[in-house]
Amino acid sequence: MQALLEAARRKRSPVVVGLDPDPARIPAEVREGVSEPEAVRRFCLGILEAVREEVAAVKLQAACFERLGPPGMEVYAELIRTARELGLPAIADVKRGDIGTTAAAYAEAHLRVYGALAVTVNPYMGADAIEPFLREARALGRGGGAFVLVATSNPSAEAIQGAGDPPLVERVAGLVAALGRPGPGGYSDAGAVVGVTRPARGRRVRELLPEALFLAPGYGAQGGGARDVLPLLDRRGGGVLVNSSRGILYAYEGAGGDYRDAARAAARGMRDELLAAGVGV
Ligand SMILES: O=C(O)c1cc(=O)[nH]c(=O)n1[C@@H]1O[C@H](COP(=O)(O)O)[C@@H](O)[C@H]1O
Repeated sequence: MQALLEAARRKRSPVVVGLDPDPARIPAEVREGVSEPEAVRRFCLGILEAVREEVAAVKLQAACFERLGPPGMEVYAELIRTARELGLPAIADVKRGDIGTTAAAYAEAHLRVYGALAVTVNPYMGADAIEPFLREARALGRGGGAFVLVATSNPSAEAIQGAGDPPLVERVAGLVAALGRPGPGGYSDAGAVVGVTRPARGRRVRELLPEALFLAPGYGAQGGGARDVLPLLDRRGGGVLVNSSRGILYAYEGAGGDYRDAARAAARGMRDELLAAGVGV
């Protein structure tokens, strides 16, 4: 995950912009007279260009491109390419998890063919569902890896992840620790998804994973704020990349004006708020 950290340090920003395009919320002037995939393409390219200096990386929600069919996947591929050219490493949010051979195919697709630096992985099927993603990232040697869902941000997560003794969330954290290999900067290539909406769980996950990079969604639209990130920080006061999707993409709905200006202002405001709260990079 070294490449993600380097991008965060270069930009002095722990912010990840999430590309979760919803055709119905794309401004009318971008949508008019073009197909949905083309509207999504133009909208997302505008966002990338607008926030490139304010954010460390971009996370593409694969579902939002898959739902547009094959043209949507062309757009997905183009956005990953363009993000890289703009100096923004791409995280493919695919949340895949399957038997080893299938996981290897997913890893090849998203890390090698589409060219994302990292992916999100569902650990429910165990170690052999995660390892192929780490193997592929190591073979590519770009400093990427996999973010394993450990403590997710959604309301019903606790009913599953908090069950058992020790709770499932701690077992999964143990799995992440066991599978990851430290990179040159000290951070493991197996990262953890830890929602900012569950700071108490997040604090415990950090105790169990002192060397892991966290991808932390749930900021903004799901109610999380900068102070909720603090329990997730590592002993150096960093190690967390905070994602916001709707809060940046659709900032124009509240602010008015050009969607790109509103997105840039929202990303900058988020970065400043995180840095002021003590979230380091
Ligand atoms: O893996 C993720 O990124 C993820 C994990 C999680 O626990 N919660 C979560 O919201 N996400 C994703 O993060 C994004 C959150 O979007 P916003 O709530 O609009 O910022 C979506 O793409 C979700 O699929």
